[in-house]
Amino acid sequence: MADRGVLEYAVERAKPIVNHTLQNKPRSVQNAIMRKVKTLKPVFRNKNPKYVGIKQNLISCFVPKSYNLSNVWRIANSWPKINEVFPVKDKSIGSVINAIRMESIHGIKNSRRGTQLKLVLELTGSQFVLFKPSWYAREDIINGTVYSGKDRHNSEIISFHLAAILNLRYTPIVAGRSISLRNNLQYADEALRQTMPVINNQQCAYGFCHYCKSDETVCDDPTTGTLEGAVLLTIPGKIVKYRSPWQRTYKDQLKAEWEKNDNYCALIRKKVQFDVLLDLIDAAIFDFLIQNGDRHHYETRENRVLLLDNGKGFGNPFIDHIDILAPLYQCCIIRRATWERLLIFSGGALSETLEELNKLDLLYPLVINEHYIALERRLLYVYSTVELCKEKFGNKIFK
Ligand SMILES: Nc1ncnc2c1ncn2[C@@H]1O[C@H](COP(=O)(O)OP(=O)(O)OP(=O)(O)O)[C@@H](O)[C@H]1O
Ligand SMILES: [Mn+2]
Repeated sequence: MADRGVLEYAVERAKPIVNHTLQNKPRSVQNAIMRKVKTLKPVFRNKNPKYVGIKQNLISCFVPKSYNLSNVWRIANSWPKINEVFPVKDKSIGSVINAIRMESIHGIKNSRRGTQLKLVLELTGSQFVLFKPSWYAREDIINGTVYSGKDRHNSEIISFHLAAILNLRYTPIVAGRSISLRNNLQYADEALRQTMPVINNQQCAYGFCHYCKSDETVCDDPTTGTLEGAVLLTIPGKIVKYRSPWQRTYKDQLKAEWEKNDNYCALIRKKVQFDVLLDLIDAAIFDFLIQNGDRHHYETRENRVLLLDNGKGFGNPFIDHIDILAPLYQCCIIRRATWERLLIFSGGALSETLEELNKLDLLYPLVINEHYIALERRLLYVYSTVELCKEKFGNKIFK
């Protein structure tokens, strides 16, 4: 993101915590959402027995399984249809997860895409995956703006699980994996190797990218000899990138149109295909739950939105930036299917199911417990927002 430049990190250091970026009128919408939580009916606070079957099914699909190298990549690459990356019910998901975490590395280069350090790994069978390395410890709290900090590899893994629970199957397939930079140095291409110093006897890397700096490295851990990261299976097909209508200005003093205009959604409804708008509202709910405030662009496959780049979630479990929900409260529409799915995971079922999927990952625990608590709190805000819309516009908000 060239237009963001170095500002992102400069702002992060200078500013105290802020959780409201909207002024006056929009702020009152946020206050109403927070007040509404107190009067939500028991259906939003109790468990819905329907979640149990869905949870069991997800676990049986996601549990890592044996696979056949002669067809595992072909299976995974045959799944994507329109923007759906993986199927609803398929036990082979666990085989693919196992393959991306087990198959040996035959080549490593620096990805040229995006602005943060990412490695492209070539696995046995010529399958390419992206590796987003770990920069933070689990208990680290990211302070600053909603888009502060570097990517969180655990956020990419949890996002994949959460998207499956919400039946928004538009994220890449992701698994945690630890790799040894030292043992794989021989597979790194020349350009990457130029950015792989040995520091305190550990093999490190800083790569080349917009935010890559030679004094900000990731390294093999001295005790385990490996570096943690998230492995993302590459989604095949043509992916097109668009500026998000709810993009932030990344400048503290400058508000975007969506932050000033109460009728902003009416403008966007004229510009964006309706299915895509509903996708963006699903994405806003997803981003609010994980607290990703950095979806500056959205990307599509066959004209429908993908949930790519989920590394900026789970930064701070003590803050809820309500304005991530702006697409929902400004448009006051939501897919009926999304709403029904959210209702199935009330009363603690969401974090319970999520944690059970997280447990299947090699890097479990993926987050500290406070993040699960935060997820439940934010789910209540989503319910409140939709309830307020329903009070105002009735059942026509469901699409
Ligand atoms: N799993 C994937 N399959 C296919 N393409 C991908 C995948 N993950 C990322 N990409 C592509 O690579 C680009 C960069 O990835 P990503 O957005 O995660 O990086 P980033 O460094 O956070 O970028 P930015 O600074 O723009 O936010 C994406 O815009 C997308 O086009
Ligand atoms: Mn990003």
